[in-house]
Amino acid sequence: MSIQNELLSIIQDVPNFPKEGIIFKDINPLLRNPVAMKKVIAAMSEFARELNVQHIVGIESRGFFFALPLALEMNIPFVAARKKGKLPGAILSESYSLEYGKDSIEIQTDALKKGERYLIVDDVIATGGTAKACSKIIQKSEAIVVGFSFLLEITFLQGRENLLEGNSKIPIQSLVNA
Ligand SMILES: O=P(O)(O)OC[C@H]1O[C@H](OP(=O)(O)OP(=O)(O)O)[C@H](O)[C@@H]1O
Ligand SMILES: Nc1ncnc2[nH]cnc12
Repeated sequence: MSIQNELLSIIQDVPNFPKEGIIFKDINPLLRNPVAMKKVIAAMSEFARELNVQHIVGIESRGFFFALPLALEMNIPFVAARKKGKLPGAILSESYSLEYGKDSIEIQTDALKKGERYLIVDDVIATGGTAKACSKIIQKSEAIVVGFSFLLEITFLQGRENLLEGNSKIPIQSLVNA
């Protein structure tokens, strides 16, 4: 079975969560499956190695499940992009809208090194708002966003197109389209 089909069989659709009309993609069955998780991290690290990535940025909270094992697998630093008000010290911040609300994302300024190569990792790209806000923060500090890696892309929401506005040549990996 292809990794795409294997992941499609593991990730569950939950209708009307967290709001009426949303089909929520539940990745918890994948997190409970170490064999499939290792395949996911291997596929992400293949993509990251091709891009000569130097730092992995994980987006709170579900992005952390993939970004930290990926950073450890590659032996490079993990950088946490956290929701508003969670990080101490000097931070850079951006707000954004999502399928079911509004939020802000923040990164500590000392994690962002001018001219170094960053990969943004998350579980899901829906509208692309979260990942785009994260890329804006990184670019503000003159670090380089060299790619985006997602477990799952909700294609009808056109997050890829949103992300590519202003970032047109940045490669985007998604292991499953749903
Ligand atoms: O492409 P977008 O429309 O921005 O949506 C994708 C984001 O939404 C989810 O996070 P959520 O804010 O639900 O938080 P969580 O990871 O803490 O569950 C998901 O983990 C992505 O970060
Ligand atoms: N439909 C969805 N399922 C899971 N995570 C999401 N993040 C944004 N939209 C989502």
